Amino acid sequence: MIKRELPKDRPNDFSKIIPDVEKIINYVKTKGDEAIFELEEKFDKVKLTSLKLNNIEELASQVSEDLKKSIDIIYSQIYEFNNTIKPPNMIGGSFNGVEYGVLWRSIEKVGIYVPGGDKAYPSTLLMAGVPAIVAGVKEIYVSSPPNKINPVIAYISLKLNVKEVYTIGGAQAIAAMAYGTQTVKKVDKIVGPGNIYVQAAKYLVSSDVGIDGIEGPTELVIIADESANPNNIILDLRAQAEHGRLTFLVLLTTSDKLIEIVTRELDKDENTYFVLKVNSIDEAIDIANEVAPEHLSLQVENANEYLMKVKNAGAITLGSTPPALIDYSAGPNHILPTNSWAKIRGGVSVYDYLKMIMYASAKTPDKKVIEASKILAKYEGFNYHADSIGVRYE
Ligand SMILES: NC(=O)c1ccc[n+]([C@@H]2O[C@H](COP(=O)([O-])OP(=O)(O)OC[C@H]3O[C@@H](n4cnc5c(N)ncnc54)[C@H](O)[C@@H]3O)[C@@H](O)[C@H]2O)c1
Ligand SMILES: N[C@H](CO)Cc1c[nH]c[nH+]1
Ligand SMILES: [Zn+2]
Repeated sequence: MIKRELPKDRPNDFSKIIPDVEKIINYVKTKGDEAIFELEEKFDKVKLTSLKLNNIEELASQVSEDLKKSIDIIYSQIYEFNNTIKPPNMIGGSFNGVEYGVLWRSIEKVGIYVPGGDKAYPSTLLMAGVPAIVAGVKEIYVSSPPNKINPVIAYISLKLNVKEVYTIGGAQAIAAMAYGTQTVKKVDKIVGPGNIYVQAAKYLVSSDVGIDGIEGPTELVIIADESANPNNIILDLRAQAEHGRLTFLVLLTTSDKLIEIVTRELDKDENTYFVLKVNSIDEAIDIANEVAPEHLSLQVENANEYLMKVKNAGAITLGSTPPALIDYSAGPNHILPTNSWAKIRGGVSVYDYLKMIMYASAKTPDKKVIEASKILAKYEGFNYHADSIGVRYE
């Protein structure tokens, strides 16, 4: 179906289900494994006997050579990208006689959620796991709905040296990794995309555990001019529509002809596509900056020029580059912020698994730095702060 105006609320908005998800989280928090067995039966329709995947090696051995080769290629591509952007420690900077620097240290225990309601997402395990390896994370745990755990997820888990794989989906998986249960390890940070229940759960547990932001049902905004290929645009929109009915799919274009072709083709689809005419590409960029979409595709002439005008987007593909290439093998991540979170953060990367520790050493700092500290500390009423500084540099 085609709509010609942007909606007030996005299809992937999860605010309405927060109370339901809160109940799931509290149940897991109080009853642990027992709650999870029950919730898995309710939501995934499986009677589990174990919450752990115990036959990883056997499952992994079923993966074809073709798939193994593809996984290896994609693994290297993501590894190289993250290794290139990995920040170095900075030791021994100084200003006004104060030495300082930063150390980047990896997070110790990470829980990766791999979605798997309608379809399995082994590619997401690569997207979340490889940057963790680049960062040096020692303990990686994985959770994914039981019905969609497959040999490729097992194979990638072995490649990532994952400690444990849990056969748990939805909000109950997030609660389990956030608080720990008899079976599930409590982690320091949860990373990974998922449906509205998964993201609402991440949002709710974020006061107790680190999260990587909100990465809910897929969003794609395409900006296109007369030079764009209508068939490519139809394919790109339908590609992201494959993620389900809650995807948010938008075309902003200056071309009436493009609107006509795309509308004729996509109006019959079950998903909703928002197709808007704009007066200029600059106007489209302004709208995209306000929407802050997960995927932004610039199918315009001089895409590089417009790239510089983008302020808010999870990831951008330029010209005829398909957004689906980022989903698989470009190197940049497909775990990307939705629901406007691209206004404050980007896609998952090595940075999500690192924390910056700053240090300072001041043997002979400039007098003015000491005086400034004492004056401000006293103004704040922190006299011992002022004294503890002053006494050392008299
Ligand atoms: N933004 C991103 O970076 C990104 C990346 C990949 C995928 N995605 C999105 O991830 C999503 C995957 O969704 P999915 O559903 O296939 O898998 P999922 O694993 O996210 O969700 C499945 C789980 O949802 C739970 N659930 C289902 N109905 C429920 C209900 N009524 N109440 C409580 N819990 C319920 C079940 O426990 C089930 O295990 C898609 O929307 C896709 O667009 C986003
Ligand atoms: N488009 C999704 C992110 O919104 C990622 C994905 C995984 N597999 C295929 N696509
Ligand atoms: Zn996709």
